[in-house]
This record gives sequence, structure tokens and C-alpha cells, in this order.
Amino acid sequence: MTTEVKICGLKTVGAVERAVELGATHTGFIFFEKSPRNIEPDDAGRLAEHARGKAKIVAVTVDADNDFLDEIVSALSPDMLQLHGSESPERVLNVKAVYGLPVIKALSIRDADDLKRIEPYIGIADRFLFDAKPPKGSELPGGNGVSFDWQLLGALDESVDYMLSGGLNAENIGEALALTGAQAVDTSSGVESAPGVKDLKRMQEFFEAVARGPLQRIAPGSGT
Ligand SMILES: O=C(O)c1ccccc1NCC(=O)[C@H](O)[C@H](O)COP(=O)(O)O
Repeated sequence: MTTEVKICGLKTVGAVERAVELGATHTGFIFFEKSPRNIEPDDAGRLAEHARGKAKIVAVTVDADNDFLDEIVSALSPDMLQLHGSESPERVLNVKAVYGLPVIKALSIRDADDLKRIEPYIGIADRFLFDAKPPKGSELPGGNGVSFDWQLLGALDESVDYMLSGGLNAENIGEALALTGAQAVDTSSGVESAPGVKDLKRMQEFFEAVARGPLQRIAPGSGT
């Protein structure tokens, strides 16, 4: 099975088109004012037309109220909503009922206890996105370019459908895939040249590294 790839924080036609050409299965648009990747709903709606039908269009929000979700859903017609704030299971249920869209619930992970936080969302969220906790002082709940200890996911029940996220780039994705066996990955700042500026070469390198698959370590003494 090929690994699903979500490229998040897209802001230009060129980046959307390249992401799709390279094989992105998901394109993410960020609706969070403090983010360098923030985009207006109407602008995102225009950009998303370059991905529609080829990759899933994901609207990423942070504790958004229904007025804001109404505006986003009407301008973007997303395929999925990614809730990246502190939305409760009840709020996830409510959003699903109101908008009739599948929801990715993002959860930040630092230690084994954090993984237990998925339990009340099981059967409610359609998918999880495991991201790292933001570094101290960051105003962003995501897009911080930091990773968590991937080995923690070893304790996860195999039935949990998730995207691996947080600080992934062409250099570390092979190891991340080897340690987690993730079937779906997400990256944002790891394919940028500056905050909010997607780098098409880094994007290509990321897809190439994903295609190479899990990094195989050569056991000491097994050859040259
Ligand atoms: O990317 C942002 O600026 C952002 C801001 C607010 C909420 C979520 C945000 N990103 C969501 C994502 O899905 C990112 O791809 C994810 O956090 C990983 O980012 P990175 O560590 O930079 O690869």
C-alpha cells in the first residue's frame, strides 16, 4: 500500500499544483490568523480548485466557531475538516453533524499518557493526526517543525487510523516510517524555505524519500 501524504499550509497555485503532481493525497489549508500559513477562505477556495478531485482538500482550523466554519465550508467546499485545537469529543460530534464532513482530530503528543487522550475520540473522529507539542512560547498549535518520540506509537492499537505529523522532512521520514509503520504522513515546515513559503525542491525530495520507504539500517558487521 502506498503511503498517503498530506502537504499542509499551501498558499500558492504553484505549490498546490506541484503537491498534486508529486502525488499528494491530501492538501491542507490553514485558517488560523497567527500562522504564517494563514489563508483567507475565498483565496483557499480558488487555490483548492487546482487540487479538487485529485487530492483531498482539508480545512485546518483551531477551536473555530460555527460562524467561521460556515464561511470556510462555503468558500472552500473541503473534503475534510482538521480540528487542531482543544475541541472536545462532543464538539467533534457536533461539527460532523452540522457539516456532514469527515473530521481529522489533531492531538499533540509528548509522552505515553498523551496517547491515552485518543480514547474518548475513538468512533467519533474519522482519523487522528499525531503532532508534537508546540515548543514553549510558540503561538502555533501546529506547523512548528518539531517531532515527538515516534517509538511511543508502538503502544497504539493497530486499528487506530492516523496521520503521522510533526517535524517531518526528507531527511527523517525514512526513519519515521521505519519506527512507526505509519500509512499516512503530514508535513508543512519541513518542505519550506521560510515560514509559510513552500519549497518545490524540498517537496519533491520529501515525496522521493517517502517512495523509498522505511529506512533500512545496515546491521553492524553485516557488510561493507
Ligand atoms: O501549520 C500551521 O501553521 C498550523 C497552525 C495552526 C494549526 C495547525 C497548523 N498546522 C497543521 C498541520 O497539519 C501541520 O502540517 C502539522 O502541524 C505539522 O507541521 P510541521 O511540524 O511544520 O511539519
